Amino acid sequence: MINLCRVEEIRAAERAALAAGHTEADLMRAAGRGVAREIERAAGGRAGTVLVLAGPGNNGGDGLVAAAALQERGWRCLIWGYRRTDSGGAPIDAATADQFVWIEPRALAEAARGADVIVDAVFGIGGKDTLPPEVVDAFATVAAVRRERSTPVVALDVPSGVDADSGAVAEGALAADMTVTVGLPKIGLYRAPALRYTGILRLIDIGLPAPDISREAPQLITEQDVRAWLPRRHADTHKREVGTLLVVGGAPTYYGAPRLTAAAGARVGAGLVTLAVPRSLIAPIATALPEVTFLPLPEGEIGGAGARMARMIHEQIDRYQALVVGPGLGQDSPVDEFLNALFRVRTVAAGIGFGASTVAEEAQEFRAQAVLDADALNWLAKQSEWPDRLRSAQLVLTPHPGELSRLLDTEVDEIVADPWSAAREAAERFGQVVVLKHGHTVVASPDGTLLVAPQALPALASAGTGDVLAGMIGGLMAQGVPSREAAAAGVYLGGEAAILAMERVGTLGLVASDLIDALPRALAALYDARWGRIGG
Ligand SMILES: NC(=O)C1=CN([C@@H]2O[C@H](COP(=O)(O)OP(=O)(O)OC[C@H]3O[C@@H](n4cnc5c(N)ncnc54)[C@H](O)[C@@H]3O)[C@@H](O)[C@H]2O)[C@@H](O)CC1
Ligand SMILES: [K+]
Repeated sequence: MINLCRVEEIRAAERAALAAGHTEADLMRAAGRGVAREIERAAGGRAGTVLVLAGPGNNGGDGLVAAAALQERGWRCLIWGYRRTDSGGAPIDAATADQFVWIEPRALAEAARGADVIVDAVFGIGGKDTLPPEVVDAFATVAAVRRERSTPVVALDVPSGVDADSGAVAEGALAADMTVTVGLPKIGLYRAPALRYTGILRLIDIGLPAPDISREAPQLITEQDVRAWLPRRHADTHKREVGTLLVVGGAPTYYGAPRLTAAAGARVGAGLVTLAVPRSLIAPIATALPEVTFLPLPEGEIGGAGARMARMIHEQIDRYQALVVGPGLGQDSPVDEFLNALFRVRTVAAGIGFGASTVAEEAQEFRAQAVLDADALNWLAKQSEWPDRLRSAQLVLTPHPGELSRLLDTEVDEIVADPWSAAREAAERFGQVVVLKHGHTVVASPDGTLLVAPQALPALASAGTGDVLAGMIGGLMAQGVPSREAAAAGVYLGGEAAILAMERVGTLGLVASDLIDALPRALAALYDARWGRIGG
């Protein structure tokens, strides 16, 4: 993890790097070259034409270094300057700078139309809260071309006009498709409204010292974290040892949801996934998911079915390391009865012995590890004092703002206005891990920590993506990953899978099952990276 930093912390880190012997030119060179690498990668290694909008300060300097690095790799570089007419101050050799083509304001539209990539390097963390009119005009020109031609816009460090602390956005700012952040993550980029302007976020290391991890600061979930949290298997293990997951859900009209959850649990590595669903759902699900096993439950309409369903789960619960409860359960009265019975008391047979004629039932607390999603959260919101009653369980709640508003008994608007505080309050009040799915999804824990997803992806606004997330988290918990880390890893993997799926199906075309298809590749990149290296 790495703290999301405020501007003053970034300036302090820069000063520390300079005091440690780096020069400003070193940092700018590292930043510009890193940005160029990200652009090349996004362009699939093909050289083209880049238009750099360069401002007067170090952000503009970084942009010119990036242009120089791209030029060395065969790119043609067009530069539009704001209060800048040359590459003065940027560490670029004169021969390279001589080949830059400087663009007059009236030629900007044509230059933008001829560009394969446009880089916003006008202002960075030294930006003010309004943009100058010339910059607003230039951005409007570029935005029109971006709409017409889908030309990708890359923001350098921050989209110009975004306040890197508060996330406020100046009138006329240019939305980017990718923001390459230099050195340390800026907290404002992860907040609304800035998050609507950043696109995909990439963080490049330029050797700035990161501030110490603190509980108060929101922390970014990084690739290194997730790699370290992933379960490790012994060669002589077997399917029950590497994670057994029970997914409880499904109603006659919702058999897609538990199916997605179970598939995600299996794809994230749980050795055995069992679906506890009404009997009539088994045939349609089994055809699509041959790997899962089933615990057939009685149909919901039959009187008293809820209590019987709960008893069947209790009889099996010790065979599973984690549960996911909720996907597609519905909200009718047998469901309430079922969840009351499942979570309130755990009845165990006592006094069974040879010749014993009576079977007493004893109430026990629900102690299992479980992800509670969707209709299980709606049920929970109707209960009183549940945080105390479920104190011995290890729960991960995965609400969207509407579900969290019911759980906290507050307005959705309040949650959306300050999602991080709402998630923290919920985790503290409930004593459980809370995953709030809004913007950059966050994982809040009762100990006060807040882990923030590296991406906020509009492609994930599609039915069933929440079921997939619940399945990934449950699947990781079943493999022994602690609940907070399982939640954060699930959130991270969901984002990576979405980015991979978007390469194939795009933002609008993405549906939840695309995430499951892409998940093995996202996992392989983290877990089996060594095979990639051996092979290539
Ligand atoms: N200083 C360093 O050591 C490093 C700087 N870096 C880069 O440098 C950036 C910060 O550089 P600077 O501190 O030079 O600041 P900026 O490049 O963000 O902008 C500073 C200049 O633009 C002017 N300006 C900003 N907003 C304006 C507005 N709305 N209207 C009119 N003028 C405006 C400022 O007065 C100043 O002259 C970072 O975002 C990053 O890109 C990084 O590469 C890391 C290392
Ligand atoms: K910028």
